[in-house]
Parts: sequence; structure tokens; C-alpha cells
Amino acid sequence: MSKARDEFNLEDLREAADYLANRISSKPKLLIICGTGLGSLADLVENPVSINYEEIPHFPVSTVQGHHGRLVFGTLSHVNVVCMQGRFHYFEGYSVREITKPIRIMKLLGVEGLFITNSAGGLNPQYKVGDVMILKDHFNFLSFGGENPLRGPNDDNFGDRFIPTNKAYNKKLISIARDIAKQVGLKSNCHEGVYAIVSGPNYETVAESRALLMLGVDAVGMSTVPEVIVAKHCGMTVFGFSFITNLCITSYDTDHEPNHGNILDSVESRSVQIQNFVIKMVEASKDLWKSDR
Ligand SMILES: O=P(O)(O)O[C@H]1O[C@H](CO)[C@@H](O)[C@H]1O
Ligand SMILES: Nc1nc2[nH]cnc2c(=O)[nH]1
Repeated sequence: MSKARDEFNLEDLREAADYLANRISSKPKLLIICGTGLGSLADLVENPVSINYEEIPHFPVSTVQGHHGRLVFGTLSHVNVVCMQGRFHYFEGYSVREITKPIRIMKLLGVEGLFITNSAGGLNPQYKVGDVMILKDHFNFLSFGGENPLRGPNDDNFGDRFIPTNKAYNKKLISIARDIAKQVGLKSNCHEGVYAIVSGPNYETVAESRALLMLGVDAVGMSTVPEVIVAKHCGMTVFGFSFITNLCITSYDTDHEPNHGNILDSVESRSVQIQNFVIKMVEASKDLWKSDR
């Protein structure tokens, strides 16, 4: 039986990075991953150069509604950034390594920081639809089942075999985000909490939502954690937030059911505030992403 090609094959990653380097005039320092419905964050980019995922060698393609499937390179608050307008999920059939391939490609391009966003269901009873949750920690249910992107041969070019993740989310950026949330009018709608990844694509049963809550999870989604692990492994500085698009159902006495259409609509309602939040976060952290570092 022939052995499947490793999704982290270094030659493939280099080919993708070289392709991108030839298409852009300045290399990005900061990668912004746009969650479901949050693709308009890429509209903020000045002097944009867009490249569809299909054009990039060895790059996966987006299959989910609300994920355009392109990279947008340019500047934001004078920082060279690249936005992923569309991310990959385990439920699409991708392996956790395939999902996180773009992180390594961006590392090869010179990216040092990751701003990662997602849409998530709120579990914490204080959360409301339209709130923002800054990620202070995560719970990797995929990894509990053995699906960790770092499983398999370790590539020392990127990082060590064993890595800590108890400080995955940069504390300084969390503290900056707290202040910025107030400045953009999100004070009473902004929380700090624990995000959990489940495989999806179904939303949670009542029993599952209750169990997640008991385990200390504040919001649940189907993404983000694999990318954060791979970013940490290769030394990136990480900041993340969830947009609470719906409340997970913890009661049997309701007719309500979550659906993807409503989830997309609820992001739309706060898109300007979220955009301001991100612009100000980039501005406030720009010393971290100086090109001469
Ligand atoms: O995590 P992002 O990509 O924001 O999307 C979230 O929203 C979708 C479900 O409506 C799922 O893909 C879930 O992971
Ligand atoms: N698993 C999960 N993912 C989501 N993405 C957006 N909302 C939800 C949710 O309620 N559950």
C-alpha cells in the first residue's frame, strides 16, 4: 500500500509560499483568519491583492457558505497583513493537518502573528447573541480523540516535538483588546472565555451543551483550535475572538433550533463594530509586527 503524502510536506509548503511571494510586493507579518460571516474584515485591507485558493499550489479550497476562499494581501494600519477570507474545517472532510497547512505556508512567508476569529454558540448564561468573546483558553475535543495536527513526524524547522499550550493566547493582546472593546462600544458585550472545538457539522444536542457548560466551556464552534496549535508550534503570537451568533440550547422546552443562515445574519448586525475592533487591535499591536523584527 502506498503511503499518503504528508500534508505538511516541506517541499509542498515551500512551493505554495514561493508562489505567493512571487504574486505580492511585500510580505505579510500578520495573518487574520476570518470566521464564518466575518469575511468583511478583509474589506479593511488597503491596496489589496486577492488570490483565490484554487490558484495556490497545494492549498485546500473552501466549501462552506460564507467562506469566499481567497487570500487578501495588503496593509492595515500600516502593517503588512494577509486575510484568509474562508477557512477550513474538519467537518468538510479535511484532516487537521490540511486545515492548518496555511499557517505553515504563512510562516514560511514571514508571518509572525495570528489574529483568529470565529462564529460560535454561546454557552455561558451571561452571553447574548451579538457579543464578542476574547479567547483566553481553549478545549480541544478533537485532540481528546487523537486528532491533533502535530501528530506524526515533527518538523524541527517549525518547532519542537512537545510544546506548551497553557499560554496559547497572548496576554498583552488580551489586555489591549479589553480596552479597545470599550472604545468601540462593545464594553458590556465583550467577555473573556474558553472556546471549545467539536467536529460538527451538527449543532449540539441539549445533553452535549449541558456537558460542555459543566466542563467550563463558554462558547463552542467547529474551528480555530487546530490553527492556534500549529501557530503556537511555529512561534507565532496569537490573539483570537469569537462572535456569539446563537445561544446553545440547554433546555428541552423550546422550539428553537440553530441554523447557519441565522448565524450568518447575526454577524452582519455588528459587522462595523467588529471591523473597528480589528482595525484598532492591529493599530495598537503594530510594534509587534514591525517589518524589521
Ligand atoms: O468557526 P467558523 O468558521 O467561524 O464557523 C462556525 O460556524 C459554522 C456553523 O454555522 C461552523 O463552521 C462553525 O465552526
Ligand atoms: N458547534 C457549534 N458551532 C457553532 N458555530 C456557530 N454556532 C455554533 C454552535 O452553536 N455550535
